[in-house]
Formats: sequence, C-alpha cells, structure tokens
Amino acid sequence: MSINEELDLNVIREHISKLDQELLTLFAKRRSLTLNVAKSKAHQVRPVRDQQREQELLVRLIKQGKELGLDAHYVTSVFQTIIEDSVLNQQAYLQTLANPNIEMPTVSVAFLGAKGSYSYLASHRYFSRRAEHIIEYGCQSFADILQQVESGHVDYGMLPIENTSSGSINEVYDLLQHTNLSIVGEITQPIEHCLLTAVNTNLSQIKTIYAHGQPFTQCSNFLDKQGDMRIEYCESTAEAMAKVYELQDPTVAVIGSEEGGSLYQLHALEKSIANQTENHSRFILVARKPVDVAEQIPAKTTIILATGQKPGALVECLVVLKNKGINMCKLESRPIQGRPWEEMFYIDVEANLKQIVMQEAIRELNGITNFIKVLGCYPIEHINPTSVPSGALSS
Ligand SMILES: C=C(O[C@@H]1C=C(C(=O)O)C=C[C@H]1O)C(=O)O
Repeated sequence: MSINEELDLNVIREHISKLDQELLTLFAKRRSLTLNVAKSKAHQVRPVRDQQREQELLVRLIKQGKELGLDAHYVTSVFQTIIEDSVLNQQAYLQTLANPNIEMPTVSVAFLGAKGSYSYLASHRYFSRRAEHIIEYGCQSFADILQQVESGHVDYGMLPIENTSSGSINEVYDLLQHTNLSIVGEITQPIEHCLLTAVNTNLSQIKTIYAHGQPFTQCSNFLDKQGDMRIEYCESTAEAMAKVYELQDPTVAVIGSEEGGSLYQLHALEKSIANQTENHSRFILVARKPVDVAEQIPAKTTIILATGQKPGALVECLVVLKNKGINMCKLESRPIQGRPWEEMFYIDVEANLKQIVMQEAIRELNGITNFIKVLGCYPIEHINPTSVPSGALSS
C-alpha cells in the first residue's frame, strides 16, 4: 500500500467496514456455539451461568489483549457484553424447551404509548431474542394493557414496575392485585432521558416541555434549574414525542430517549438529564398462562399476601422464607382498596416455584396469612457481570 493510500480516509474506512463485518461474523459464530453449549447443558441439567469459566476466560483475554496493545478495561467491557448476550440467549433457548406450548415466532404485545415509548423499547428488546415478529399494540393506560391481555386480544402485556430513581409504580402494583394474569418475564431497560426537539434550537429558547409524569419526576433537578417553563403532562412519552414532532416549534421540547425520539425525527438538545445517571426501569411481562422456568436458569417468584392485623405478622412470614434459605429481593406494600389501613405485601424471592423449599414455604405461608397468591415465576433477566481480579486489570 502506498503512503497516500494508507492515509486515504475512504480507503481506511473501507478497511474498517470490512473488519467490522468480519467481527459480526465472528460474533454470530460465537453465538451459535453458545447455543450448542445450552443444548449440552439442557441435556446434563447444568446451570447456564458458570462464573468461574467466565473469570478464567476474561483473565486470559485481558492478558492476550495486552500483548496486542488493547487495554484491560476495553477488553473486559467488550467481553462482558458478549457474555451477557450469550447467557441471556442460552436462557431464552432453555425457556423455549421448558415451555413447548408457547406459540412463537409471532407474538402480540401491548405496552404503554406508541412507537418510541420506553415500554415499546423494552418490548422490542425483550422479544428480540425470542420472536421473529412482534405485533405491537400501543395502549393509553396500564389498565388497558391488562384488559387487552385478559380478553385474549394480545398475547403479552409489558408493564413498568419500578425505576431506580422514582421508585415503585404504585398504579401497576395496585392493578396486579385484581388480575388473573401471570408474570412470565422481566427486563431491565436503561432509561436515558434527553431533552428532544423537532427543530434546531437552544435551551434558552425552550418555553414548554411535554412529557409523561414519570420522566418529569426523574428529571426534577434539571427542570428546577431551568427557571420558568410550562409543563404539559402527557399520557405517554410516545404521545409527547408525537406532539412535539407535530408542532415543529423551536420553543417546545419533550423528555424521552434518543432512540425513541429518532423514530419521530427528534434530536437531543441535552443528554443525561435524569437526577440519577444510573437510571433503569424494570418491566414485567404478563400473560394469561404461567410459564415453567427451566432448572438451569436463575428464577424469581412474585407473591402477594395479606396478613392479619397482629404484631409481628409480616415478620412471621419473612421468617418462613429465612428458615427455608430463600432470598427475598424486594418487599413492597400497598393499601388494600376498600379496607382502610390494611396492606397487601408484594414479595419477590429468588427461587423457582418448582423447588421443594419454595412449595413448602408457600404451604406454610398459606397457614399464617389471610390471603396469598403467586403472581408468577419467571427467569431473572438481569446478568451481573463477572468481575475480574484487580490484579488482572492493573498488571
Ligand atoms: C458458554 C457458556 O455459558 C455461559 C457463557 C459463557 C460465555 O459466553 O463465554 C461462559 C460461561 C457461562 O456463564 C459456557 O458455559 O461455556
């Protein structure tokens, strides 16, 4: 290659594009090999996740990367992403084996808002490794989502349940008290709030902000600093984005994700405007029938229960879980409608409903509560990255 050719931007970019294509081919090859690993694990009933193997792999790759001039943090973050994808893909595969009656590859899913809402993005992400086609059904309210699934109009409903910055979504918790639907899955979606506009403008010109109530709460610090701005509450982020697109006005903006906004030709005027930089929402997926969770996958079970009004009644319930060695990962309480000062407790535990200890715990809880119901058992979708020994990163 001549010097000129070596520095020709188009030529260099062509080389990069070719390499990227090769990388994609390699990613796909690795993915299909890990699917064979899943088949082998299904056969041997071994857990999907093997953190010792992951750690050995990362330590070796960091060392090999250094020999090639790649820094340890780069190698670690690339491979943590690859491994996360591999584990989630294996889990999704084992779930299809455990639930042969579930219909794929086309699914219909109801979510809040329309194209571009966080619920829309979560639905697409969740089904991206499970279904080939998604029939989208944007709804106006959480109650409508449940109703669409209950009536058989759609297969699934995607509902946000908690957010790392604004906490639990009470309306969804309350609706779960009265539904016969089961929770069959969960997904954690990063929420990256931006201030989006339809036309080129600057922050000082913005007079009106459209958004759903949740993003307003989650961006309160940024909004407080902006002085006098009119706030327009919308039913969903998607509705707010559609409105701002329609207005084509340099004085209006909307709070939403850059990814969602791009579906409405909006662009980010300000990025990362949430109070917490690590802002995530957890969504649950509901369906008419419960699912079985494969033994090789970490499972979560959600139960709701009401205790009598006597001292220590809740503690007694938690002691049952403690004695069975079952880890509780969330406890939430909500008033019971029509019964002032009585509470419904929502409990998430890290256990599979099929486990004998879990069955025993539910039997015991049945004996000491006024009401108990299992809302669902589903795979834990969150993958904590395996950490590498600090020596491997620094040496
Ligand atoms: C592929 C495997 O399953 C999981 C994914 C890994 C990977 O993608 O490299 C490594 C270990 C496991 O947590 C395996 O066990 O080899």
